[in-house]
Amino acid sequence: MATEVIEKGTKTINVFIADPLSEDGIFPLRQETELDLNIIIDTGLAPEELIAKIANVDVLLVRSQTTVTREVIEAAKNLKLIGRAGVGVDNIDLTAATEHGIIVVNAPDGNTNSAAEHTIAMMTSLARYIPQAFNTLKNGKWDRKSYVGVELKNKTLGVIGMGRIGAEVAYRAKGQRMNVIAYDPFLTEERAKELGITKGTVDEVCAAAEFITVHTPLLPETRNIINKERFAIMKDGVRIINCARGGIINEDDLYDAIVAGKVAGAALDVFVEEPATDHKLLTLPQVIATPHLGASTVEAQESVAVDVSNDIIKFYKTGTVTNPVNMPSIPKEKLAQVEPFFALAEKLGKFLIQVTEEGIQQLNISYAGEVANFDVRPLTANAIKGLLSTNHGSHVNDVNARYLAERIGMQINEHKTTTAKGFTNLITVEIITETEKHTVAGTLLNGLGARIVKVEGFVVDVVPEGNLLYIKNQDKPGSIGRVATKLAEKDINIATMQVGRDHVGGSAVMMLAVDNEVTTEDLVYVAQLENIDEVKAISL
Ligand SMILES: NC(=O)c1ccc[n+]([C@@H]2O[C@H](COP(=O)([O-])OP(=O)(O)OC[C@H]3O[C@@H](n4cnc5c(N)ncnc54)[C@H](O)[C@@H]3O)[C@@H](O)[C@H]2O)c1
Ligand SMILES: O=C(O)CC[C@@H](O)C(=O)O
Repeated sequence: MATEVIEKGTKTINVFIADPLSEDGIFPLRQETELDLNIIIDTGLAPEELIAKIANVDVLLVRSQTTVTREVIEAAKNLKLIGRAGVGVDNIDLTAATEHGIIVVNAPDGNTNSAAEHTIAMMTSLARYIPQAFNTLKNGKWDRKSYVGVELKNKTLGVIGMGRIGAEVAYRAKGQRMNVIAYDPFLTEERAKELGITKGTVDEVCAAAEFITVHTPLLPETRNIINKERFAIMKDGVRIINCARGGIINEDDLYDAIVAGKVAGAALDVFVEEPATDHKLLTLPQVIATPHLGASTVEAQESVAVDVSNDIIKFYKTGTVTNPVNMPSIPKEKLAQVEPFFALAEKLGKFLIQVTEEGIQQLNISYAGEVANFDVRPLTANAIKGLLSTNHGSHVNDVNARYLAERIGMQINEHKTTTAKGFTNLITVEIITETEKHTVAGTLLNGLGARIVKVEGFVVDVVPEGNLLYIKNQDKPGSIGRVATKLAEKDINIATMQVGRDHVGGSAVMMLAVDNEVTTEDLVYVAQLENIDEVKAISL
């Protein structure tokens, strides 16, 4: 994972809370005694103020007000984790976080109910003109004629995005005796049936509904999904609700559709630009709005803050999190299956990067035997960590390993097979550069730890630790002795030596574990020997 587990008393962890969070929700952080947490609450900061205060922060906690830009991330030199107390992470530069190996966690479940209830409240208010009528009454007018509403019963609600909130809204709409038609790329006929709704395309949803509500994240595919063309196919007098994200519905097109009388009204909790106090949609009497209150209930705020607080603690105590946004989420039991192989995978990568001077174009990792039954993504990440260690050092971790590799154009292929050629488990890592191909394989021996068991196809048995010398030579008499003599002349003591060859008199390899670090000068000295093709020093 992205950090070392912190022992009590060894490090103060600075947790910076930049948006108002429920005090009850951060109780797990307040009462934590095994970690030295320094909780700093400083909300409502302008971007430059946040940047000025973030240099020593380890954990940044936000809701939706604070925008965590690349500049913020790059100013936070110690940052390990960003916690989002809520669902949407569109206020966090995920690419920058991933690139810097910072894990982002959210709280996806805590505000589902709150947002669903708010959506239903907005739909009902819209249908019955409750905000407008209340406003008139507050201004001393008893106006019953202007606010004749419509009923929800027997109307069709169109839902775009049938995730957690969409499904809860559909369930409640059924309770209002509405018909529900929904579009979601992941909605199956079976799930639609289970929810008692109809599945349709976006256009079918738009054409069928009297009320339309959106519940997708804001993504390139969902931005402006409700636009001029879609308004055109809707029923006259349709009512629109957006309690998800500004921008899913095109605001200019919505304005025009209301002014043209096509849309009878809209209920908006979210806007493209927030705060939206001076928005042209708010000038229309048909529009009712709330200032991004979907998640603003005592219960939801406590719940999301508890969830992210617990994830921070879990991260520092176990190195794992429950709700990661920018790395694969692997249950603890599954992670435990592959954890013993982490160091081996990393060392195989580290071995190969020291064998070549060329850029790696392709990485092929094969998992054989028992390990092939596990989720091997963290192992591939560890092998990449090893491969990138010479260029990125400790900057590369589980969060950014794959990202950094792909950014430099490395193609990554994973292969699994249950037959491990005599080993219980075998991990084979192959790299392909412009002109070279190198392979190393390793295993975990029961009770004996990790071993490198094959190098470039030659069988060896090497403990992957310390200083190694990898020598390619011709299988000719005297080669081994000459190498040993030359190393002795340089005062380099050989701890162990393994040799392998393809056939008698053919190509051979020597793998030597030596007690001292080997300099470039020493390598040149050995490489000059007769029948020696290549000498590499490898430090593991
Ligand atoms: N107003 C608020 O305060 C508030 C509170 C909570 C959540 N939200 C927002 O509500 C939205 C939904 O949250 P959720 O918890 O239900 O998320 P979710 O991830 O459970 O559901 C989102 C759904 O959108 C679907 N989707 C993705 N692309 C789509 C597309 N092109 N067309 C149709 N559907 C698509 C996904 O398949 C998924 O089922 C998010 O944008 C979240 O940020 C707002
Ligand atoms: O922080 C909030 O109140 C809004 C949260 C909401 O928009 C979300 O996406 O979870």
